[in-house]
Amino acid sequence: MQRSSVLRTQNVSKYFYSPEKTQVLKEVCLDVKKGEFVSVMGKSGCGKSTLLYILSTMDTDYEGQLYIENELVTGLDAKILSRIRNEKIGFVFQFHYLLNEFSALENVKIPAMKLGRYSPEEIEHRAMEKLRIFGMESHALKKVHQLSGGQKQRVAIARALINDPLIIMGDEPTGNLDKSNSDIVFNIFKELATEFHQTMLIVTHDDEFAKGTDRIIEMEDGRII
Ligand SMILES: Nc1ncnc2c1ncn2[C@@H]1O[C@H](COP(=O)(O)OP(=O)(O)OP(=O)(O)O)[C@@H](O)[C@H]1O
Repeated sequence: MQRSSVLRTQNVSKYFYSPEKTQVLKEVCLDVKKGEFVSVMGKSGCGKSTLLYILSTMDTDYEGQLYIENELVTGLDAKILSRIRNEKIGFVFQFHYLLNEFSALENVKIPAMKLGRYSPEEIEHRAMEKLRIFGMESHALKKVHQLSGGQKQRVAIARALINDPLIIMGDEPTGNLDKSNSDIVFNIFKELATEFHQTMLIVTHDDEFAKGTDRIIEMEDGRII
């Protein structure tokens, strides 16, 4: 059976003016299908993060079209895009961006509170459930600064999953971790793919990580090769 499209671009190009006009993305066409675990690789400066910002609807200044579930999102206004992001996209970055003065549990709850779809009891239940999946239940009430690097990243992944997003996007989620924590985080992504059929698009420099994904998108000088 043909799997449906989750995220698709048509001829996406991006220019920076700094100060001369430079094209950093060149007619990028990609299509991520439901349940696919895709990695994006390429040398430093080839345009991976720039592409990710566009795919995640955070950067709207580009040429070409972006479709989410076959709906054109290019050109939609900022408020609608913000709602789409909150509902459909979970993010995991190299740096965890957790709020240090809050507990692990409180951090995981934040995107669900912003979304306003669930009751406070449901949010609490969902957050604890996500933390439990990643073996973080017993650390739920610890403040972020009391957690190790690998634990913080697990909390960040739990936070990305709280609203059951259509797609998880990651920008080098293992980039800051040592080998053993990298392996733990990779295994979490792998489990999300195999057990939960979570659609994921992850930018990585890590060959081992990329080899474990369903498909590697290789970029060079602003193009997919
Ligand atoms: N705000 C900006 N203004 C001007 N040029 C930029 C800007 N942001 C990125 N660039 C340039 O665009 C190109 C692509 O950058 P990008 O960050 O997407 O690369 P990358 O593949 O993610 O690199 P890395 O692997 O090092 O993170 C680079 O040449 C970079 O210098």
